[in-house]
Amino acid sequence: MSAPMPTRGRFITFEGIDGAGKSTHIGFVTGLLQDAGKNVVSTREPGGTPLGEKLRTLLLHEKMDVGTEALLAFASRREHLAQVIGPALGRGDWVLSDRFTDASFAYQGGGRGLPLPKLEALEQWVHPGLQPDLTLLFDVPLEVARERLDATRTLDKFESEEAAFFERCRNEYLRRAQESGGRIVVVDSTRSIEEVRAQLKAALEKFL
Ligand SMILES: Nc1ncnc2c1ncn2[C@@H]1O[C@H](COP(=O)(O)OP(=O)(O)OP(=O)(O)O)[C@@H](O)[C@H]1O
Ligand SMILES: Cc1cn([C@H]2C[C@H](O)[C@@H](COP(=O)(O)O)O2)c(=O)[nH]c1=O
Repeated sequence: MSAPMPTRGRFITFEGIDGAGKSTHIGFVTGLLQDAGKNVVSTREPGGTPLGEKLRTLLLHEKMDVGTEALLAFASRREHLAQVIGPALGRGDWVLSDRFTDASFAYQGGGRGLPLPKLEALEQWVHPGLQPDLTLLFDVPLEVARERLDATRTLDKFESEEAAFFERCRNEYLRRAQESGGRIVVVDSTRSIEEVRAQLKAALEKFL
């Protein structure tokens, strides 16, 4: 008799404009899930594979046409799904990804104005039938994100964009959250780290 198939793992993504605070909380969520006995794979986009990390360097540092930007983001995603996300979910692991396709809609769609049907076509091609089980959207006003970024790092191509760009990205994230049927949970990331953790715990409760 063959061994029983593992049940598919869960796929949780972290989103928000640059500086919103999502990366700070991935370790906390990893700990919550591990304490509940889950095997966690933590990864990021663009990136997550050796090829994806090369594409990330291009995306974050080279000027390019918005269509090229979208295609590179989805190329990195395709490799990520083939090499990391798909196999991990197949083993029954829980995958936490710092950004996924919602970021393409927010940045290339909202921020840069690429028509959304083009992104929907890429989404259909690259991951038909797969959506995150839960997306945690870290939401803050632009000024808060900017202050947090300025305090911590040298800015890359996206982080150097003007305020109006981030306003459009944020609005597109919030629009998608409203239309997501509960998949995207908006986290008020202006609150203290302890208060943000409490919101994350509440969002994860039904999965544990
Ligand atoms: N709730 C919070 N209160 C105060 N500071 C915070 C909070 N969350 C994160 N920070 C701080 O804000 C800065 C940016 O956080 P973080 O790197 O997690 O943002 P991010 O959303 O992942 O940004 P990026 O997408 O550009 O990587 C860090 O210095 C972090 O310590
Ligand atoms: C997946 C994805 C990302 N981006 C942008 C968004 C951010 O500015 C960077 C990634 O930086 P982070 O510090 O790791 O958050 O890339 C994008 O424009 N399109 C995408 O699909």
